[in-house]
Amino acid sequence: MATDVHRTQSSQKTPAAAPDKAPTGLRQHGPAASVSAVRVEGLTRAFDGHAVIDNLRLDVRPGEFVALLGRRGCGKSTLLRILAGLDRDITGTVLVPRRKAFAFQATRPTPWQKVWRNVLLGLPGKPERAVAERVLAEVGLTHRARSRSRALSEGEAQRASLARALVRDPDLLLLDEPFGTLDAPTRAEARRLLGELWQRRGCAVVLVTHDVAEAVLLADRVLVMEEGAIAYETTVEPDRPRDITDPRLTELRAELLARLGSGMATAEAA
Ligand SMILES: Nc1ncnc2c1ncn2[C@@H]1O[C@H](COP(=O)(O)OP(=O)(O)OP(=O)(O)O)[C@@H](O)[C@H]1O
Repeated sequence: MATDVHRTQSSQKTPAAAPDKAPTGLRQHGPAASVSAVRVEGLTRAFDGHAVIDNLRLDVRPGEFVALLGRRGCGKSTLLRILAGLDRDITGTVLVPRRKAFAFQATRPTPWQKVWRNVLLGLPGKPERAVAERVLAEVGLTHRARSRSRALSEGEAQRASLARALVRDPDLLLLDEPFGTLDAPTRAEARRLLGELWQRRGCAVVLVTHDVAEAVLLADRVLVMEEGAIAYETTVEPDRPRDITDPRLTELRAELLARLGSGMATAEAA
């Protein structure tokens, strides 16, 4: 798996290592790098002198599904943007796969264009429509391939966002509250789809969510972020498909909610 390395020792903006320089970081980390999809060490990101990410350490294994919970403003999106390579004004080391994709809530980047064209946006070369159609079929949007993006419902636009990420065939999929705007039934359906896609694709996933039930239903491991670092983590044991009424998940949700604090606004699965 080709790896990008972002490493700085100062807070100066520093570009990621050129692709052919990436092995420098891999050498430094030795064998551990080859068993991680993501390796973050000593990561700090400050805004206006305040460290939002503070000496954070994180490892994600290839193919692992990790959910990231935390109170509002604790730095989850900032971390995801750094993993996506969208923010490089950091100190510390970040190793991520070269092939990675990022999806936020449902977006329609060019609403006037047909859905299949939206899916191919930003891809190098001139990929054929069939490439978009294949991935639209995976997310159940075959019938919408030739619709204008603006005509999509919120749930459909969410699927199109996922298609736009998956068409990059990522080794790492970064999702920032992807289902935040969906109603409960559409959200449950989107969650089921994500679980299936992840099992089929085998890519590592980092999912930021406020929904504790979503985290325990989908993830191999749930992390809780506090004060700019990973303060707590737990492995989710039950086999898939998981049932939210499974007493082990009920216990885990209670544990996580307690950890997050009663004041946190969390969504729970319907
Ligand atoms: N570009 C920026 N300039 C200044 N401050 C920023 C910037 N981006 C984020 N912050 C600050 O960093 C902190 C963390 O923001 P971030 O969006 O990462 O939190 P979050 O955990 O994702 O929050 P939420 O759960 O509400 O989405 C916030 O206090 C935010 O105001």
